[in-house]
Amino acid sequence: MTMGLRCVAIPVCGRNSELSWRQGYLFLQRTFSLHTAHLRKDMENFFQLVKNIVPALTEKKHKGQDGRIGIVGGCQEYTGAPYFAAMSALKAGADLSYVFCAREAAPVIKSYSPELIVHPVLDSPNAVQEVKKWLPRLHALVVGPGLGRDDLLLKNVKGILEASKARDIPIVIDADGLWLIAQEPALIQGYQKAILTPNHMEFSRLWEAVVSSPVDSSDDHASVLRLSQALGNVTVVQKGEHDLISDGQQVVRCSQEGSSRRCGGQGDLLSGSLGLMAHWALLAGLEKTNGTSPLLVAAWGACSLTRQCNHQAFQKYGRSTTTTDMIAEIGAAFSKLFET
Ligand SMILES: NC(=O)C1=CN([C@@H]2O[C@H](COP(=O)(O)OP(=O)(O)OC[C@H]3O[C@@H](n4cnc5c(N)ncnc54)[C@H](O)[C@@H]3O)[C@@H](O)[C@H]2O)[C@@H](O)CC1
Ligand SMILES: Nc1ncnc2c1ncn2[C@@H]1O[C@H](COP(=O)(O)OP(=O)(O)OP(=O)(O)O)[C@@H](O)[C@H]1O
Ligand SMILES: [Mg+2]
Repeated sequence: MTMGLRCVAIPVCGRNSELSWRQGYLFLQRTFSLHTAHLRKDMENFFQLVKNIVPALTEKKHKGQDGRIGIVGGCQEYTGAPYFAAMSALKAGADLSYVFCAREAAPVIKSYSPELIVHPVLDSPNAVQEVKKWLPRLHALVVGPGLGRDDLLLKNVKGILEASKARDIPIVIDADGLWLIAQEPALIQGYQKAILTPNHMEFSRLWEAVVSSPVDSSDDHASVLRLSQALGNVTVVQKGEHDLISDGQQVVRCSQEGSSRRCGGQGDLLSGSLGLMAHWALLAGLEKTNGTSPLLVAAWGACSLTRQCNHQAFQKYGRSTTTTDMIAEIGAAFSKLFET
């Protein structure tokens, strides 16, 4: 089983005893180097598992086979987030990226990029039917980037979630999609193809909604495990200094080097690329992931990709790094991490 941090027992040293101090020091040194070696082994293991799920680029395939990903989000206030998520899926290797957004957001999102297919349906009276028509074509949905919290949009998204679950489609839930889940956890309870990607604030909201006791901020591993279990073992990615990922059975940690730059939109890069990797991982199956949950492998892959993009962009632009700079790094970051 792969766990992140282990407990480290620190020996009590006798006062003024040089021998005890030296022994203690050596013990600590050995414990920490064992711990570091353990983490390094976990990292190597997960890199290999992600490589195993990445589909081969061959001349035998037709457009669409390597991934058709739908993003549900985009409203009057937020047009950047769904664009970032959809572009990130494409840049990570999806063949087609669709955005289902509110009418007003559509021309804006289209104007950012000719690569995206944009459906202005989310605030229409028959939004659920409109999106349902496209579901048979989609390999995964990312629900929430730039969705906003308008009641009509959230009501429509509820219907889209129900229809997607009925088709067994993998669903990444992020941003305002998590706001909806915090209002109504039953919407996703026990759905084994769901992945939730809360940031610090979103994690607290979800915790308050589904766990009655206060969050134990001294033990992040236990918290993410508990939240996943409380939601019926849906996969949870707790984003932060280290990303912690749990499927309710184990916790894995992604500590790929990023940077100290925290511009908005990085979470959208993560959720968009995760939609794609979730599809790849489920298609590859347990054999390719050596028995590890495919969604855990996908989440680890998307987290390390996001952090590597952040690292590379920061090398070039420092404090002025933005998510657009990170998206421009996806190709090189992906090759560096996962291409054999
Ligand atoms: N360019 C864009 O269009 C972007 C849009 N975004 C969208 O913006 C929407 C809102 O997401 P956010 O993550 O910004 O969420 P929030 O609007 O909840 O948070 C915004 C900021 O305010 C802080 N905050 C939130 N509640 C607070 C409180 N009660 N007290 C003090 N501080 C508080 C948060 O820590 C965060 O720094 C989502 O739809 C998201 O996808 C983001 O993805 C960023 C980029
Ligand atoms: N303190 C940190 N150190 C290093 N990386 C971090 C840190 N906090 C977050 N990250 C990384 O940034 C990425 C996005 O996480 P973040 O918490 O910024 O999401 P978010 O708030 O949802 O972003 P968005 O602005 O897109 O909504 C994750 O991949 C995470 O690993
Ligand atoms: Mg976010």
